Amino acid sequence: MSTRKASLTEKQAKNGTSKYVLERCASINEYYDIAFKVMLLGDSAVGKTCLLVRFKDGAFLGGNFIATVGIDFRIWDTAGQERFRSVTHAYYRDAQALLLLYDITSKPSFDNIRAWLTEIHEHAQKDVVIMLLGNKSDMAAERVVKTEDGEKLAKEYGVPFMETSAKTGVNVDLAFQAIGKELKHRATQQPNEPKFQIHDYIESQKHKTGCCGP
Ligand SMILES: Nc1nc2c(ncn2[C@@H]2O[C@H](COP(=O)(O)OP(=O)(O)OP(=O)(O)O)[C@@H](O)[C@H]2O)c(=O)[nH]1
Repeated sequence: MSTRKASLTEKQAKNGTSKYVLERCASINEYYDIAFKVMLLGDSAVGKTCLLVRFKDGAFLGGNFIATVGIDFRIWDTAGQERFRSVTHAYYRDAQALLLLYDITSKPSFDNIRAWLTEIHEHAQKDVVIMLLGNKSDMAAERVVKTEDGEKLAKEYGVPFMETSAKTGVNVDLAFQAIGKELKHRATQQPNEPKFQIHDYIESQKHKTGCCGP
């Protein structure tokens, strides 16, 4: 089952909706015991589509991660523009995980994170896994949002955080892997098994790979 490839089967990028649906070639039920719906959210132009494409062209197509954990992801890339917000809400309800992005070179995109989190709490499942990502970490010269500010906000809301670059690939796989492991543990955890600590996992992997520079 590890030889199957994912393909981007729907693209409406340039008509303003920028929605990709990452879809498996065959019915997931034929191959997987568990399937999760993961969504990318955040203001327009923060890099949601690029992050998904980076992941899909890297670890995802390589197949290792998916094959190892035996989980299929369906990842929904949403439109960041306000006018599509009501459409986006409709998809929150059954998402198991949300990757919420801002752009480290855009203060407004960071300031809007609180509004996004309010919306998420209104529309998403109560136990949805949320991760905050400060994208475009390669653009050091244009940075206007400090790493500490991202960390502080994430801590306030109790969600994991990391800075990513869809351009260089920094932390992209780690973000998806951490989400995948958390979801898998939730779905398969035995009563006496310790809870998966996503924050600890991220910190340990960052240090192991030395992955967190721009
Ligand atoms: N330098 C750099 N540029 C990036 C990165 N990620 C995205 N970009 C650029 O940012 C712009 C917007 O990226 P998209 O991925 O289309 O943004 P989006 O969040 O999907 O935007 P909407 O579809 O409007 O919601 C593009 O010009 C990308 O090339 C990154 O990590 N580093």
